Amino acid sequence: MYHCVKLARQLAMQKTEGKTVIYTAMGSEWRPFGYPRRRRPLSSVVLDQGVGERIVKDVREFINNPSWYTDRGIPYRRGYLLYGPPGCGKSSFITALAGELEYSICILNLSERGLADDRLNHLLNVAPQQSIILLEDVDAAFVSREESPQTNVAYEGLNRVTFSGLLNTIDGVASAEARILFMTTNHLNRLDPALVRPGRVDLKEYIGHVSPYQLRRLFQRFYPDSPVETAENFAKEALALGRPISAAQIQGLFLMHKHDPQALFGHIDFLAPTVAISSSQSDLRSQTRTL
Ligand SMILES: Nc1ncnc2c1ncn2[C@@H]1O[C@H](COP(=O)(O)OP(=O)(O)OP(=O)(O)O)[C@@H](O)[C@H]1O
Repeated sequence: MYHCVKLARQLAMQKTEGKTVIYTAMGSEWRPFGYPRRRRPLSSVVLDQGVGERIVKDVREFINNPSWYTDRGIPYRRGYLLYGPPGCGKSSFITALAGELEYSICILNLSERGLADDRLNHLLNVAPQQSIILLEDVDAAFVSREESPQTNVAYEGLNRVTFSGLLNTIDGVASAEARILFMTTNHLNRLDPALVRPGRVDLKEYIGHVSPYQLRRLFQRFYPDSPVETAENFAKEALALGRPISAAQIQGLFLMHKHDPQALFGHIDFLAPTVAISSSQSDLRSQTRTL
């Protein structure tokens, strides 16, 4: 009997070795979503200089120092918020981070119908060991109470997660092992300050449109045999468009010219306009900091 269990465990481990298991919520439990995916290397998600490194350093420090928390009676959890425009790498980075840490990832959408406070609370407390919990697009479920009192009331119905329910759940998440909670949003300014205060969100980072640094790195990663000057030229031409560009758009352009980097120079204007960065969004950059 013991051998059967051991064998089953070994087989299960072989199946997920080098892979990231993604869980989604089914009723009151977490179920693997699809087959485990091959780990995405962290280096394949190119964020602006220092951003990825800052997050990885913070998470590792957290995971490696449980006694710092227990000695001080502080719940052993850490909250992260990645904010910024769509297609710039928030979800990709978190998935790659999970792979890097050999963690799985539990994804929950708070706007999901039928997700009420008690279920949310239960799910966050029974998340598999060694997993990152990811609450995506938190702004879609909640907006600042000051900004829109009506919307908040609309969510206070049955079978909905209430704002206070979410806060209580985050505060109540307790675990002997590291509990890592990531939230993402496209609109930081729509979030209630109570949600993003330290203890709930300990580190927030802006993941924005591509910088010259990212343009060069993305080009070099995609076309490793091209000379450095070609990457420089690409960055210059893309920036000369004078539009905010997401990494997803860059990826799209590269995919159209997989084997011929020279050819893409004639099609850089494919990087169609995205929503212009509003002044409030650019203000957000300066808010990027450890709380
Ligand atoms: N910084 C990046 N480096 C490499 N690839 C990226 C980056 N950002 C986005 N991509 C690519 O673009 C696609 C969309 O990225 P992703 O879903 O991570 O964006 P997001 O910021 O989470 O968007 P949303 O806010 O819409 O959820 C993915 O295929 C991903 O590989």
